[in-house]
Amino acid sequence: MNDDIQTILYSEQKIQAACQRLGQQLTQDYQGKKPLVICVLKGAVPFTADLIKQMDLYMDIDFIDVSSYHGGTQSSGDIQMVKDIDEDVSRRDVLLIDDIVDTGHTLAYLKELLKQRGAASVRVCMLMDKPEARQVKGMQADYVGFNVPNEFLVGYGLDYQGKYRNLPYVGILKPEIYQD
Ligand SMILES: O=P(O)(O)OC[C@H]1O[C@H](OP(=O)(O)OP(=O)(O)O)[C@H](O)[C@@H]1O
Ligand SMILES: Nc1nc2[nH]cnc2c(=O)[nH]1
Repeated sequence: MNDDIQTILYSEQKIQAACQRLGQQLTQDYQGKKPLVICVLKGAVPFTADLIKQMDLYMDIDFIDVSSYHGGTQSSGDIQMVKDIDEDVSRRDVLLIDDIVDTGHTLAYLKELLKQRGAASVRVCMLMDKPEARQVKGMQADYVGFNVPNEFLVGYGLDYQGKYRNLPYVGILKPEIYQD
């Protein structure tokens, strides 16, 4: 699997340092609150697991699965709910955790959903922000680990055709690996 990678952009060490920095900031910002942390499946699983260990807070954790990348490297822009959360978000301070904001369609859908359900506040923590790819204007995360180049990335949760999520780093695949 490692042989399929052309370039490592963010090493395991850099990612862990980002988790520590973001975790400290979130610990400060949510002091005295008990946020509802929502992990966006499946890509945000490694990031959420590492980040919450750096947050010295009481919290609830839930999971949501929405999908717009149907196997390839392009967002369809058509977001589908695959699995909803179990918790009631009304009057909760929600912290949404995802691995990447790219076109912004997924984030726009999730923010609107949580707002409609009456969350007291919604903040977003992303490991990566790909600003050059944005299609939904104004879609920004409140906490960002790395601003990334406009490339299709894999690893640390990010997949290509279901593979590479378990890499401990983020990188770019060799061109011959892509089938579309
Ligand atoms: O800003 P956008 O262009 O909407 O892209 C961002 C979304 O794409 C990926 O999820 P994906 O839909 O591929 O599902 P997955 O996490 O299960 O791989 C990623 O985890 C984000 O949720
Ligand atoms: N694997 C992967 N999924 C994404 N979803 C949105 N952007 C990306 C990306 O760069 N890589």
